[in-house]
Amino acid sequence: MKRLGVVLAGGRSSRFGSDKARAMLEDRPLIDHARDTIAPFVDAMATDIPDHPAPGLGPLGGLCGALRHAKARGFDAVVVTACDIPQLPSDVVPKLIDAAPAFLLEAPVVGCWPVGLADQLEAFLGGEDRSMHAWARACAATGIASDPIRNINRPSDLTSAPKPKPNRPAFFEAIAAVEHHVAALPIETIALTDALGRVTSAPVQARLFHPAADMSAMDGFVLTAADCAGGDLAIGDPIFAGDVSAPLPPGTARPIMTGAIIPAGGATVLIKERATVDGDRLHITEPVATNMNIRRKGEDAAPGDEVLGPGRTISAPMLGALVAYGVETIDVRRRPRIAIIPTGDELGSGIIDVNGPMIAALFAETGAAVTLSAPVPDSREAIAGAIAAALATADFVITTGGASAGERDHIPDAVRDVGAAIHFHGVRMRPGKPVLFATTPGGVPILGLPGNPVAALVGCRFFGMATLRRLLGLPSEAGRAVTSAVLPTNGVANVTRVVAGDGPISPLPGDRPHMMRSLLTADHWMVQLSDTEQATLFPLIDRLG
Ligand SMILES: Nc1nc2c(c(=O)[nH]1)N[C@H]1C(S)=C(S)[C@@H](COP(=O)(O)OP(=O)(O)OC[C@H]3O[C@@H](n4cnc5c(N)ncnc54)[C@H](O)[C@@H]3O)O[C@H]1N2
Ligand code: MOO
Repeated sequence: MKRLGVVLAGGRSSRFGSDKARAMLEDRPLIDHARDTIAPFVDAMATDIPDHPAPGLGPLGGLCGALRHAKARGFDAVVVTACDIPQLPSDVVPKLIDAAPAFLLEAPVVGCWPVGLADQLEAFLGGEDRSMHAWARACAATGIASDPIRNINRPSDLTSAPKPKPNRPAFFEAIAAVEHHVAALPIETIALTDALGRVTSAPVQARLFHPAADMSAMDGFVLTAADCAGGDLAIGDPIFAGDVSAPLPPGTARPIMTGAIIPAGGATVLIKERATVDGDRLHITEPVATNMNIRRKGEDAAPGDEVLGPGRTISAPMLGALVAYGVETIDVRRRPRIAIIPTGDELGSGIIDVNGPMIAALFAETGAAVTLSAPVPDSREAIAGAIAAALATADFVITTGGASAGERDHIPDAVRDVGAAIHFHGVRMRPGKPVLFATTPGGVPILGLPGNPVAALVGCRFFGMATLRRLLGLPSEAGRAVTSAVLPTNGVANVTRVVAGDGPISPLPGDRPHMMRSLLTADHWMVQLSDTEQATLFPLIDRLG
């Protein structure tokens, strides 16, 4: 279900007296607040869509324009709000999406509408009653109840409006949002011998029989079925691996080496240690079972067998097996190109850039192609410029620093400046709270990591790796349920560094987001929600396996 988010900015602002969409609330235009209320739930955002079929038809003209615009671009539904609604309770958009076609009873302009309604709405707009409620009745839309919704009608509402509270997802919701917004990279065909660490994009089939023929599994003598019962056999010429030999006549046994092809007529291999040899004769004193010590052709793999699924990272053992099965080329996801941009005036003037090399190393271990820029100063233009330059080639752009609430924290503005939609800014977790996630109109993910090194690491370990998994077409990571020895009550997801062991697990000492020492001993992260001892354990490094 592909959804387009639309902020209606039309209307005559009659009570407002100026361009309402551009009016400032908390240092940001109203339209930006409105956009942030729906961006987390849609695949792309659009503004400035002309009303249809004509201007001046009220919000339904805007909705009709939005539906046609979305339909023409392959979306399934639109999520609509208005520029004078700077805040929505966090649960209403998911409710509207679930019930679509649906609208908010408290603010009928807010709704979710399937694009299939475009023609019906256009026809409806030819009638007398163009109210949202009449339209909702006509198309049997569901009215969703909510707490009162505040809208900004006059300039004085701007100052009396309570400060918009950010809509921060919970930890696992944020991972789900990342997974929803990132698509897999294109596929390329490469030589199997170059494929170490690459991720399959399609099932892989064996090309050859393995073993290629019936072969001896031991050094010994090959006998015919007739001679298995017993007898005194002539010893023929030995058969070595790679030899192609004539059929074996009854009354003759031939020495055969491990891996040599069983001649036609050969029924069993008697191992050398059990053989009674007397000069050029082999004495079979007691019956020998047939089918002993023979590797059968194709018993491991046959041409066409699906031996490996999509979304598998090629390890050395896998590469070996596929070589054995005659696979020469393989379809994999393109190697992700990841650009890392540390930001902060202080970097290079007294503060060492820890985050840049650390995040670069984290991705280098996954086999991604990583570019680490020199630190960028705390300037909105410089950061937007660096992100835009990175977007020219990167599949994934990561910034560090400048993500929280300080005067020099420009990441959210810089991300908007490059045209990206912010899906979340802030997650109900500690550390890593100010993390930001956005995608460009072309679908390139941008992850804004906080500056504190452990917050940056946690943000990258979870949201960066969730992004990488999606780029590579890998399944989501599943943690392991454990019991924590502590009970946090701070209302957020606590992500602590731990050493995994039997019994309840305790966070290591020195758990503050600037303290690195415990990273030298920790082997896992423990993710624990408040007020419960239940927790989920994840390895310190996601090896994508
Ligand atoms: N009033 C508020 N203050 C802060 C909040 C908040 O919500 N309201 N959030 C806090 C949290 S949580 C974190 S985490 C930090 C993150 O802030 P920023 O992302 O804006 O990061 P900076 O302010 O640029 O830097 C924070 C800290 O990290 C050091 N840093 C930055 N980059 C690097 C680097 N590449 N290598 C090493 N160290 C780095 C920087 O010097 C600062 O010490 O904000 C809290 N404040
Ligand atoms: O993410 Mo911040 O580290 O919570 O201090």
